[in-house]
Amino acid sequence: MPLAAEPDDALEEGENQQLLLATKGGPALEGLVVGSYCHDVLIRGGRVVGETLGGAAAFVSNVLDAASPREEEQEAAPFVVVSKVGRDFAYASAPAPARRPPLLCASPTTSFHAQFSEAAASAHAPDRELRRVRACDPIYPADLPDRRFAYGLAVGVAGEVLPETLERMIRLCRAVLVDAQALIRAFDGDGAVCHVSLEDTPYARLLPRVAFLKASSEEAPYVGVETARRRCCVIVTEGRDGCRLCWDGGEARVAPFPAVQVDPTGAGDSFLAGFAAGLLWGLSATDAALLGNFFGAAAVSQVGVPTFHPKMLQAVKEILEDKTTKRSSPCINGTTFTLEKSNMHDELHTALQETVRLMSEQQQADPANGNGGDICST
Ligand SMILES: Nc1ncnc2c1ncn2[C@@H]1O[C@H](COP(=O)(O)OP(=O)(O)OP(=O)(O)O)[C@@H](O)[C@H]1O
Ligand SMILES: O[C@H]1[C@H](O)[C@@H](O)[C@H](O)[C@@H](O)[C@H]1O
Repeated sequence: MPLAAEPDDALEEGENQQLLLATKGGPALEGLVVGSYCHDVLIRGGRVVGETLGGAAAFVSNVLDAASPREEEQEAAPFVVVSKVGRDFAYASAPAPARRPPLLCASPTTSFHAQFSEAAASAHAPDRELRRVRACDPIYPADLPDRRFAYGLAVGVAGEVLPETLERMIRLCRAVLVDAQALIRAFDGDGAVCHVSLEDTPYARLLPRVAFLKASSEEAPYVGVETARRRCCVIVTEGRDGCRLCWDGGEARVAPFPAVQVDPTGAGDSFLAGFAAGLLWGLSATDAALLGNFFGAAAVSQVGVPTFHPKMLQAVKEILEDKTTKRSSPCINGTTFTLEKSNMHDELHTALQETVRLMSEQQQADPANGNGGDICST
């Protein structure tokens, strides 16, 4: 694993401009994912019921690798992950960190304890209490590569994406998508995750330069959707109810896909990556949110970072190839986005739903393709 850079965010405005003007190449439509991998310990009734690789970057990489369009000759989807872990990192050989290794720090890997409630989770009530028990170093602007990217995903879990780091992402990337959890999480003396109002953070002034801000329904009140939607497109995810998009002058609700939830961890991360992949395929934002809902539903059906069946991925790819305009002009490559539903939105939903149905039939026929346990019920 490469060693982390020393903190150094003192790039002058002029230097940043030069960086933008110099076309240092990189494959077309390359993405930049910023946020650390972490350890997740899942606890129910005082008992550890799972220990898994976590961190939004792990879930996001998994979905981007599975769903973003790529040229025949590209072995992996073109994106870079900037993540930090300590020497205690337990998942260096798991697919996501092995493919895109994190920076190694002297501090320990960020770790969360997720305490699952005994009561059945409702669609919007928090289904787990999160406590950060260890925190790795923040990601500094100097940790980001010195080149331009088509898109960036700011997906911190423990405050590691500093305001100056987000600002540098905005300078480097043509479009930046942000998970609100990277901006509004705070931690009490015991490490319990709480939220602060986005308006009271240094991130608020950056919102007009962000393309999409995703928040869960629990986070939405802290984001202040009515104010934020005047600055960028806000997506509120609503668990098993799907999601809604709100922008200045419009909004849309996007239907969910059926899932048997066994572990809600990573649903929002997988949603955001599915959404980004949809934009890369050339879908409008409201249509891309269908792909977000699809991968959010797939994430809750397995414990930890999910494994996708190759047949499912092939079916999704065929649907997207059939339904999307040619990827030479994807929305994410342009300066403006189409936000509204297209006239093939319902067809796309039906086709993806059919894939869910076929996969669950196949899973019932072959329980070896099972989900590896259930964290949500006793
Ligand atoms: N039980 C479910 N059934 C179907 N789809 C789901 C379910 N839970 C989540 N999803 C999908 O995943 C998306 C994100 O879920 P959710 O709103 O729970 O995000 P989150 O709270 O940010 O998740 P997390 O913090 O656990 O990553 C939803 O918008 C929905 O599309
Ligand atoms: O692995 C998970 C995941 O990335 C979640 O999105 C985040 O809410 C948790 O903090 C993290 O432990």
